[in-house]
Amino acid sequence: MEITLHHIGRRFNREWIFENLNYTFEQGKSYAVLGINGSGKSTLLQVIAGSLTPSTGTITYTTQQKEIDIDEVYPYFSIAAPYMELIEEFTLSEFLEFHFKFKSSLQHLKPKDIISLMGLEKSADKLIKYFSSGMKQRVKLAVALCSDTPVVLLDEPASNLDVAGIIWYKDLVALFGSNRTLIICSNQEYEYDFCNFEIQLADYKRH
Ligand SMILES: Nc1ncnc2c1ncn2[C@@H]1O[C@H](COP(=O)(O)OP(=O)(O)OP(=O)(O)O)[C@@H](O)[C@H]1O
Repeated sequence: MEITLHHIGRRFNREWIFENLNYTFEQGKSYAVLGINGSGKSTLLQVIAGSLTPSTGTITYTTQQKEIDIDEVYPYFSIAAPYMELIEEFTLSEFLEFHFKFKSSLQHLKPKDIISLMGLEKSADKLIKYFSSGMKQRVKLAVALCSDTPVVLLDEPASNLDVAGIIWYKDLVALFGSNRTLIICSNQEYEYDFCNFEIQLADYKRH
């Protein structure tokens, strides 16, 4: 999917977070959205995902030469972000069964294959509410990257991951990130050093 932002701006009350953002995210390329804390990275990701409306400008979504309406883009996106909650009352197996009723998995991966990919075999039948924050992060990333969608949005992907988890995250991106539009919000270089392009939100601030 190709995503084009035309003069996008977003403000909360009187505060402009970013303005006049013109950018095209191409199919199969990876992008890092960069900026200091509070610069608007998560806000931009939510605008791109259609879950926040821009205050100015428009977005076009195109796949196979067909334009997709913003109200219909949700099935094309997978998102892993700190503000996206897992269903805590489910076990890991139940959660994956539930999620993959609505979205197909890449390469026909089954829940048990995804659990192995996460390295969480021993926790398959544990309630997610009892997972550590790093275990929850692995679940979010694996679910996002293993869902069969052309666009993957990752907000602070390495948050709560230990050193082994960061290596695991990078391997997962190498395995499942190619030929998709990957947009990563970050301020840690190791989270995005493989990306093709960088967008600095500081370039879209009112001076
Ligand atoms: N719902 C909201 N109402 C008012 N202000 C908001 C709202 N959501 C975000 N903001 C403000 O928008 C600005 C950008 O926030 P955002 O979370 O997008 O930044 P960020 O770059 O992702 O930050 P971080 O690196 O800390 O995650 C901040 O000043 C924040 O307070």
